[in-house]
Amino acid sequence: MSKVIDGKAVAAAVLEECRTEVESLKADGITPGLAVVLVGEDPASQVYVGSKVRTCGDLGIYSRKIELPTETTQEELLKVVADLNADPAIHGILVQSPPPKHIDEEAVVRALDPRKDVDGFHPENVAKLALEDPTGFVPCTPAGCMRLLKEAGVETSGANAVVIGRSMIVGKPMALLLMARGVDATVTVAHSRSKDLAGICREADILVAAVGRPEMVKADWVKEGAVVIDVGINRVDDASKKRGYRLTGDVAYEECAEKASAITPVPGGVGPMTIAMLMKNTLQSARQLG
Ligand SMILES: Nc1nc(=O)c2c([nH]1)NC[C@@H]1CN(c3ccc(C(=O)N[C@@H](CCC(=O)O)C(=O)O)cc3)C=[N+]21
Repeated sequence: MSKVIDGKAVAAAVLEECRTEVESLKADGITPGLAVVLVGEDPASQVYVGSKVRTCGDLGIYSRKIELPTETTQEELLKVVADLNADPAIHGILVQSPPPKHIDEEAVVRALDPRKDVDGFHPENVAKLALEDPTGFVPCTPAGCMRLLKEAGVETSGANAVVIGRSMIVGKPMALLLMARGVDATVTVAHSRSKDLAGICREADILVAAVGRPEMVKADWVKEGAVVIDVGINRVDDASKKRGYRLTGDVAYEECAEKASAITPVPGGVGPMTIAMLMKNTLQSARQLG
């Protein structure tokens, strides 16, 4: 029987730390500010952006929500980014992903002032993560996963960690964090082309699933006693739910929970941590920029 890692509770604790830091920044004359830019009308994005702005409000962080129509041009979006880069009230800038198809997301990320890139997606921050330079911003979702491992008391040193997925947002930074000095896991990054994916996963003491395929990880992929971190947030049709869908992770939760020593649920696992770590990064930026 496994222990459920309560992401909501850990996120609440992180937000309490943030509350203290907001007070301390304000005592130093700094009001931290976050700008969230949403292009288009993706309903899931609207939910996430709403909860980011709400969390800022709860903590006393100034927030600015910038909603732009789907037809916004690349040039117009770059102008918005340039204005936020120059705005001293704004310490963190987040451009919600994914933007509409005609937007070159990589160019937008490169246009961000790296010192305000609280997502940690700018090449300068990617490099700082690889260099283990703490002045960079660690992407929020993998940072949240690391905090969950810590709070659950998971021994990472010498552990076999397997990350399924190699995205720039989760898989790749997660692998870097797990192999960092002081964390010291032995890391394998697997993906859709990996030979014998199930066999690779069965070697994992720590298994991180970040593929975006609902319930892909089955019980026979999980070693007895492994720790399972489920990064997936998939909407699957469910007529019995009033919203018409339910949220499920990349892990078949019930059957994997039987074998894992600890496991994160979806919802209530990694998702709330992503927002909490975004707040942390915004405060780090406010502290660094002053
Ligand atoms: N530039 C950028 N930065 C992001 O950080 C970013 C993004 N774009 N695009 C989309 C993804 C997704 N994301 C989530 C944040 C919180 C929950 C979350 O709180 N989930 C709740 C449930 C929410 C619900 O009910 O839908 C949970 O898992 O318990 C989920 C997903 C941030 N993202």
